Amino acid sequence: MEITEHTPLFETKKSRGRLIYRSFATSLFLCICFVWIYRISHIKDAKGEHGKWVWLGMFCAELWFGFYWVLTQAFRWNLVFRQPFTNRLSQRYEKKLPGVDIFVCTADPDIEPPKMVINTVLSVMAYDYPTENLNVYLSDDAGSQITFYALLEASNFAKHWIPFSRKFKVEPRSPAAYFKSIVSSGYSADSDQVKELTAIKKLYNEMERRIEDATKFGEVPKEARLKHKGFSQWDSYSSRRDHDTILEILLHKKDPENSKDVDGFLLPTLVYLAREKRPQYFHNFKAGAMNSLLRVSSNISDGKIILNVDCDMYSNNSQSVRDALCFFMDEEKGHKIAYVQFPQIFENVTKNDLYGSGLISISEVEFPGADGCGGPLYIGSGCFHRRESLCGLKFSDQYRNDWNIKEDYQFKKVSLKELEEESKALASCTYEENTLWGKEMGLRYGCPVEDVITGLSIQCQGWKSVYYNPLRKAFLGLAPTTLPQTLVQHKRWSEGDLQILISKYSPAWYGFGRITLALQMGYSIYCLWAPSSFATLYYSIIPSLYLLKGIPLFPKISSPWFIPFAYIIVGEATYSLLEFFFCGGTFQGWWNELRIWLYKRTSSYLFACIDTILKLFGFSDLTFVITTKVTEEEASKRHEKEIMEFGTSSPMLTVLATLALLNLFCFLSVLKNAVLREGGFGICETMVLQLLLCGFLVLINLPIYQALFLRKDNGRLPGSVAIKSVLLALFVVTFFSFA
Ligand SMILES: O=c1ccn([C@@H]2O[C@H](COP(=O)(O)OP(=O)(O)O[C@H]3O[C@H](CO)[C@@H](O)[C@H](O)[C@H]3O)[C@@H](O)[C@H]2O)c(=O)[nH]1
Ligand SMILES: [Mn+2]
Repeated sequence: MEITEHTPLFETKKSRGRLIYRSFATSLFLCICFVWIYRISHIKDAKGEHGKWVWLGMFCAELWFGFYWVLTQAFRWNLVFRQPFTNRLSQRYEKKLPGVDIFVCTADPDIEPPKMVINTVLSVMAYDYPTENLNVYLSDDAGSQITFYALLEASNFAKHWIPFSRKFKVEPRSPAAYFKSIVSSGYSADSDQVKELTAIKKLYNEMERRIEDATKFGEVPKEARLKHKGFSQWDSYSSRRDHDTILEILLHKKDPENSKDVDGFLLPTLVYLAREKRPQYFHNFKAGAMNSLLRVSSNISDGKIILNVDCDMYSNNSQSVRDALCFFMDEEKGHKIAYVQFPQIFENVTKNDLYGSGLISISEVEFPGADGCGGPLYIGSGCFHRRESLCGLKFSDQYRNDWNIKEDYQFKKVSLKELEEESKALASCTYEENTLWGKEMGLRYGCPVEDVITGLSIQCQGWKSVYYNPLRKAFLGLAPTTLPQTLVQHKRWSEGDLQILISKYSPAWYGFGRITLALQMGYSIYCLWAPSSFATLYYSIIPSLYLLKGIPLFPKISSPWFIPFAYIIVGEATYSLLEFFFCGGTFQGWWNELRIWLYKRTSSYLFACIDTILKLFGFSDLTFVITTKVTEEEASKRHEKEIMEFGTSSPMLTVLATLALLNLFCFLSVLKNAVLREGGFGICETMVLQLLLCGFLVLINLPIYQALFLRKDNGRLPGSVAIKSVLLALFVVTFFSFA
């Protein structure tokens, strides 16, 4: 190996204030121990046979919370922040930059509109990167002609858009987002640019119109269909779940006439792929799509670096490819890095983030923390991979970067047509039979969070990963905008993560000795999301019911045991509020986050647990509910006003409403007793913590009471949920009062 004296291509900084944080965490841990001691030592005081069980339940819940809190410390102990130096990269490697293959995934033209999809495609085609090294693939799991048509339109528009964005250094490079941003920023510039801007905007609007019309009528214009040979591939198409591989290379250097922009420069390669689907073959959702893309792209462009984005996550920063390469190409550390994950930022999150979909404490705190102990999780969209590690190569100390293109590949002399035919075979249903695809190669199958389990197995093979959160956000996507959608998404995630825990790749045992203990603990934070529903449910039901009965479950205000409880409550609340502010959140946002924390645990996670158990016994199949990326107008107005959207009836919402009402009934009846009975307020001395807990639960559930009884709009909770939950809550409360 030659000795290089290069300055590094990236640096890593540690966060400040870690000593303060660590002392605080230690003090909090001491108090947690005191709470445990209190429970064990007071179990004998619990009244009656029942009382002992309830007390034991409290102990278990607190044991869980404490244990879980310890796990969360793994990702808060040692935060690191990365800084790449793209200048150095271009100085040293501008002429030797590796090929980058970008995969965009879409799966349903109804909830992922083709117009949005092609904006994402255009944004990644327009990266500030040598176009001959840039290859973009769109995987369409719906095999939709409209999406294909939209991509065809985009390939033509790119001939104008890419030179335009290069010339004026446009940001962001998604046309729709760019046009929107200049409207809001009151754009003014030299007249040259204004003229060209007007022209390109007109072109865009016309294209958008054609795509929207095609989408609306569900049909591609006849002229377009006759003009392009690609459409004939739909002749044998029978349904979304039953068709041949459809593959079309729309732009490629082998067809230079058609693949140059208006300035005469080569455009990035652009490929449309709808892998073969047959009802009798399971298609493994996004993981299956990604693996087909991996094979097809290896035959067409064989980029050494892979980027995957979801169809809603357009590139917001034209430098991201170069940023990512600084990590991979660093002479000293680069060869150890398998993937570089960027945060997933959501454009449609409102100021106070009603559904906590910004996930800001994950992206601002936990992931830098993960990076400090071996590398972040792979969470799908916005991740750059080294092709070799994604395809199963194990890390070894001898491994070195080699960005040269394989010789046999370079001299491949097939026609474009032959290249298409060859590649189609790689996307067939049977290709993976008796291979290691989905097991040790490519994305791993059998788990609804294919990305996390894949990242874990890559890390277990000795690779490192990097988390990079640039100031100008790299990718912007769409978060769910209603409560039911949010809950369903979190059910998929928590269920997937729980399945990882019990899978072959469990961070608990498979990870042992392969990744650091801190990383094992960190993975467990997410893998244990689902099971934490039980402790939360217990804590949000039992203390309130016992409050109703007048039986204390916590120490009195005058008891010294009260202190650790108070310290934990005040300390944790203050800390989480500060952390939230540090991440750029608001006070109201923190309160909303608390609410969604509770809702996820008492509904999504509960159902995820139930489903996982059912799956274990073979009663339920693997599913993937795709998140809608369109919102109807009324609902979207309410979203902007931050009014919680319920709208449908579902078992999850019934559970939430029942819990909310149960606490309301308990709280009201205790209040009534306090007012009516003499010395009723004594309860404040003996049961203050229970009263506070119940009061907190009532306060945080205000949007549910409104949605049940006060609202008239379509976003309220349907009457059927209201009836069911009132009856259920009344039943529990009455039954309990007399039991
Ligand atoms: O059969 C399928 C199902 C989904 N997708 C695509 O997968 C992506 C993610 O789907 P989405 O419904 O948006 O899920 P999210 O929960 O928003 O996605 C997050 O979580 C997923 C794992 O659950 C990751 O794969 C994503 O990258 C990550 O953004 C979308 O582009 C879909 O088009 C497919 O290609 N084929
Ligand atoms: Mn999504």
